[in-house]
Amino acid sequence: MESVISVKNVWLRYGSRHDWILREINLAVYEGEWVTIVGGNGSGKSTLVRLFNGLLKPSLGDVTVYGKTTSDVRNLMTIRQHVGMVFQNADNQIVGVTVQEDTIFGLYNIGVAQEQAEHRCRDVLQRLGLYEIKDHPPHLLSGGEKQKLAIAGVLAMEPKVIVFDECTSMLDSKSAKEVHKIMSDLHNCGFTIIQVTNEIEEIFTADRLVVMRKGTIRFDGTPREAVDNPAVFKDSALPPLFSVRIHNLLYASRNLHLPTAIERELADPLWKFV
Ligand SMILES: Nc1ncnc2c1ncn2[C@@H]1O[C@H](COP(=O)(O)OP(=O)(O)OP(=O)(O)O)[C@@H](O)[C@H]1O
Repeated sequence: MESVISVKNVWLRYGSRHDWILREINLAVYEGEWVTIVGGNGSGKSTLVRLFNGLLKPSLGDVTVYGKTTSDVRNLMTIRQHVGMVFQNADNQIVGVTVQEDTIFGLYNIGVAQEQAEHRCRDVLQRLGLYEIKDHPPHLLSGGEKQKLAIAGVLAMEPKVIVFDECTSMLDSKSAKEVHKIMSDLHNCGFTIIQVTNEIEEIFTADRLVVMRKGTIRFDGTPREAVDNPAVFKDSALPPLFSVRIHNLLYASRNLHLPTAIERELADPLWKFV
């Protein structure tokens, strides 16, 4: 199968620093996959995903998107149309004075004609439930609505891959769930989803989990394989799954004498906690 994004032997250091931030990274992302990237603070997750649309270039190695290298500036416009990015702080992505203007901005920038741009804009605003507030100024929106607006701007560009870099981390839990549901819906519609998160409970919607540590990929497999192997998350600075924490608590308090069946249920890291 042809990969959508291919990262080959990539090393990266920032100009101002001498240490390697990414070391010998090899990764292929395939059409329609949902890949979730986790890892401790400073492990290189955001740096890695910024390679995927050429925001950053590798110091060594190569990154290709649909076969085109990000190191050739002539490819960047096409690559950035294929790979959209949604960041943690939606405020940094908002440029328009109304919801509609903000969504349509990128389309005018790449020369889409007015009628087509308005049509695409209406479609994505309706899809994300923002059409009713299309004339509102973005600064009056809630955090969740702002993040949806950032997604609208990306979706209007009709990308094939969408990277969500910790985009739920500044939201309350209700808005975070709504944004996560949007990711699921987009994945079900065939988009390739790449998500960076520090929310360990969010990993189970992914097809693949990549765990980073100190600029390297420590694990690349299914979420189930990861939670079955406690060593995967060791030193990752991620909090253990809520279900694992409960289990550990119960294990430490054996005098509770809870029925074995419940204890066995809680021992399963895939225990569905809502
Ligand atoms: N523009 C930059 N210039 C110099 N160093 C940087 C720059 N951006 C990030 N770094 C450094 O690179 C390392 C990796 O940062 P990165 O943001 O990729 O990690 P992360 O895993 O996404 O962390 P977090 O979970 O805290 O967001 C950190 O030590 C960080 O300080």
